[in-house]
Amino acid sequence: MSRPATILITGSSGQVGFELQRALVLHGRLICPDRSQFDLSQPATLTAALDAWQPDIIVNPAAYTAVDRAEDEPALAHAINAESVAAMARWAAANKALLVHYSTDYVFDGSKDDAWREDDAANPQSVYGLSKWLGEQAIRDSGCRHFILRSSWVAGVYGQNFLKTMLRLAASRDRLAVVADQFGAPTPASLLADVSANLVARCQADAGQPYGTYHVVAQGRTSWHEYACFVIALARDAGWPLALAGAPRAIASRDYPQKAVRPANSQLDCSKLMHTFDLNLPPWQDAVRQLFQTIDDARKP
Ligand SMILES: NC(=O)C1=CN([C@@H]2O[C@H](COP(=O)(O)OP(=O)(O)OC[C@H]3O[C@@H](n4cnc5c(N)ncnc54)[C@H](OP(=O)(O)O)[C@@H]3O)[C@@H](O)[C@H]2O)C=CC1
Ligand SMILES: Cc1cn([C@H]2C[C@H](O)[C@@H](COP(=O)(O)OP(=O)(O)O[C@H]3O[C@@H](C)C(=O)[C@@H](O)[C@H]3O)O2)c(=O)[nH]c1=O
Ligand SMILES: [Mg+2]
Repeated sequence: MSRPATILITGSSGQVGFELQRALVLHGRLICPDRSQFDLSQPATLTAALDAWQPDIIVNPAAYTAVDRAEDEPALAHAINAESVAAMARWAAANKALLVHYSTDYVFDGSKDDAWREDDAANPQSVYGLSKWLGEQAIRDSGCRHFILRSSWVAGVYGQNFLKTMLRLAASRDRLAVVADQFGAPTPASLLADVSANLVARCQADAGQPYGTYHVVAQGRTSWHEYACFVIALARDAGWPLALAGAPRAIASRDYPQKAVRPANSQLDCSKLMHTFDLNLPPWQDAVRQLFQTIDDARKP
């Protein structure tokens, strides 16, 4: 019998990292360092830790994800999202490890009319988007076996996200305005983790996989405003006491000034993933309903 794989999961305190600990537990011995043990703001320190742990698989959901704050801290965002990713990719290439990495709709400029495909030209409009794009490119340049899973609007039971923010604001405020001219799809952190585990299992069965970049989002298209309305309606139906009467107001992006520019069209075409691996991705409404159910259940005594 062969020994179990050693799987390093970075960012295990984040939304996706938390779910990965569940999804990958059957696939190997998990090493889940926190940032004091594996600090992506210090790219030069990572190789020594990797040499000590000798992971067969590096799964890297750790990232600098504060999109507006990144505009003021570009060096830190680049260290975490690009330079450290480059260091992990070089180590993976030299040590024949598999690297599973995550990227974002924010690598695109949002100008396309229909959904973005994996090989469409990136044109990031924010520091966060650029840092994630440079991280992707470093992986491709390293020559390591890799999957880059590009997703959007990730929400999990664990961690911070738009869905939870909407529930919190609807509970505490009688007014809420949400942008209605940015389109995309919410994606559960658990879905990303389950797809990751599926790909890892395939690699363990047969190392000759169609590695590369894949889009992974829940299916369909919505706006942040429609998404907010949907979540708040679920909370109202479940009897949550809300300060907000009715639905949030629809506004334009120019009426919600933010430091970083967000893409107008974030829709990601997932047909490459679905066809290559024969996987089914759920409609965003089903995914969000299930996520809300879990959050609602957790509130009940
Ligand atoms: N959230 C989203 O909407 C989307 C996310 N993605 C991508 O998916 C991946 C996972 O995102 P998500 O789970 O939402 O992210 P979170 O923001 O929930 O978690 C980020 C994780 O990274 C860790 N981290 C941050 N800085 C460092 C550091 N210097 N050293 C080590 N660890 C660090 C955090 O640790 P700590 O707890 O110590 O801060 C945390 O565990 C990321 O690559 C992100 O770019 C893609 C599309 C959408
Ligand atoms: C809280 C709030 C947000 N908004 C808008 C701002 C923004 O355009 C949109 C979503 O808000 P967020 O703060 O979640 O946006 P943001 O942090 O940019 O979300 C992004 O995070 C990174 C990590 C990603 O990779 C992306 O896929 C995406 O999920 O809603 C309102 O219109 N009204 C509100 O009250
Ligand atoms: Mg955010």
